[in-house]
Amino acid sequence: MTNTSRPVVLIAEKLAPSVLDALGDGVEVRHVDGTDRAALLEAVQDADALLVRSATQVNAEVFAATRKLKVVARAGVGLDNVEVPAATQNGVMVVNAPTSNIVSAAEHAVALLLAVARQIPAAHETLQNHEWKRSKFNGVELNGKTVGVVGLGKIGQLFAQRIAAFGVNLIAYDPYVSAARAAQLGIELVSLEELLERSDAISIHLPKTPETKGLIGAEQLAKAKRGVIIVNAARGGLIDEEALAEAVKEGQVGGAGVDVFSTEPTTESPLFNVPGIVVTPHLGASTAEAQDRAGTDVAKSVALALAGEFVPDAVNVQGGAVGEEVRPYLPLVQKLGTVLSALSPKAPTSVTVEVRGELSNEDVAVLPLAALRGVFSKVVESQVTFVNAPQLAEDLGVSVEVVKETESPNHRSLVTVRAVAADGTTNSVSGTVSGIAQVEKLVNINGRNFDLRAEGTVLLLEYPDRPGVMGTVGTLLGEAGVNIEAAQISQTGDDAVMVLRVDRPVDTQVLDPIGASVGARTVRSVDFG
Ligand SMILES: NC(=O)c1ccc[n+]([C@@H]2O[C@H](COP(=O)([O-])OP(=O)(O)OC[C@H]3O[C@@H](n4cnc5c(N)ncnc54)[C@H](O)[C@@H]3O)[C@@H](O)[C@H]2O)c1
Ligand SMILES: O=C(O)[C@H](O)COP(=O)(O)O
Repeated sequence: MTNTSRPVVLIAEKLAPSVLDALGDGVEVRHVDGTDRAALLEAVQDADALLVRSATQVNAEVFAATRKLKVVARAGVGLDNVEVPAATQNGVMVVNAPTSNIVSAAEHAVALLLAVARQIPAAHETLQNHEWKRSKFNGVELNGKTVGVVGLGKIGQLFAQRIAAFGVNLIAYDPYVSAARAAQLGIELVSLEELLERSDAISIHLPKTPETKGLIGAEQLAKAKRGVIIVNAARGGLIDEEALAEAVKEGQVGGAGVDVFSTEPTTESPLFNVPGIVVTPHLGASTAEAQDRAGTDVAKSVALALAGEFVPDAVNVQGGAVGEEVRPYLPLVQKLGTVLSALSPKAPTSVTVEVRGELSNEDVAVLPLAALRGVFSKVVESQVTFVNAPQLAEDLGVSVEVVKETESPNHRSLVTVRAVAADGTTNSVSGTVSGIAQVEKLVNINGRNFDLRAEGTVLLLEYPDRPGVMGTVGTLLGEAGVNIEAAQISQTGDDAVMVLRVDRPVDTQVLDPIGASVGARTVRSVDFG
């Protein structure tokens, strides 16, 4: 029997079996062929998470078909098949596994280069045909040659380190890498033009972006050193396929190793059946190790995303990496925002997150996102996530800032979230994470001190102070079957604020008469879930 209460994880491509173990029993796993558009659009409707590789196009049409999708996980590196801005607009987190297959991809590029240089596939084929043709296959040595790397990122660097062992000179083109970093790696940074002119072999390791698409065309190939070997194990479309095939046929390019194609899957390409061109069907990441890593990495990210937690590999969440010290404050700060949304349910004009004490030494850029998730919880109907919180703030005209103070007289670290409403009213709520057990506490609401665990349901009553109010409230709650777990009162002059933590959510039909019976000016209920 299907347990419908478990989140649905939709797997749209073949992933390593390890992904199922890593996902565990807490989710319901469903499968669909991501290249079958109609089936994907139907299946994604009920999905909480969607897992893909490079063959499933996850675009605005897919997001429009979803009802509760929280995360798209790409079990690999390249994200050119996922429309990240559309995901962000829909509050859907996008994660990838950025290091899972980089070694495999680099090794595949090396393999392609050697296969082309020594014509291994063609020589293999002759023997399969029972022909002994030694004189037909005269290769080239790599030793002493210049190898150009286009895109000196993670895979480009791994490729460079590996090919260096063949005694080559390394040059690279990557306008986003500093010459100092390249020098550390023993690589000379040059312009694309110079790389083309000097290289005996070129390996491409770029992401596919509007800037890199078609970077190498007929013009660039014509400028290259005659007889150059070109390897592309990055993405189809970075090199013009017609132009490359022509250049190999003419001898301008000595040979090419190609793993990726502008259209995939494909059984037709100008690059097929051209002597000197070695092709593989997008196998760069197809190793047991890379697939295991990709599967387990994304499964971990999916579990975090489904739990509403911060995901380190998310690509569309502002705030960067979240340190160990900051992590426990994420749920607390969201709760502070939730209290503010109970105090003033309309969107504020500004939100300030003030961080005091030890925490102020950390990178806390992610905390405003957590605060906004709480602040907007009653303002918008759609889910508010780490992903779409900044966009919602912009759409609603809410300015957001972080203030840091090293001084914190009463707590090791203290976070205050302050919201200013359109009419100028300001509400503020402070909290801390206390002790080894990391208990989340509310310690101040609008200048009044409390010390209350931030969990379950909390009721806030503002009323004219007089004897007996606590008794009346307790009795009426008791009659409604609600148990008080903790209670605190803050008095100033004739005014008092009572904060109660109770054992269950209390609806307005119960709460409003209680407020009326004690003459409360405001009665609020905050559910921390
Ligand atoms: N064949 C496969 O199976 C396989 C496997 C993994 C990754 N890939 C592809 O390899 C790509 C690179 O992966 P990575 O992990 O090295 O990424 P990365 O982000 O670490 O590196 C990409 C590098 O390209 C550079 N770059 C970006 N735009 C550029 C431009 N216009 N000109 C020159 N350099 C530019 C960046 O500065 C960066 O250094 C992925 O995007 C993916 O498409 C293919
Ligand atoms: O970008 C990647 O990770 C590689 O191209 C691998 O893609 P794949 O998961 O479809 O093999």
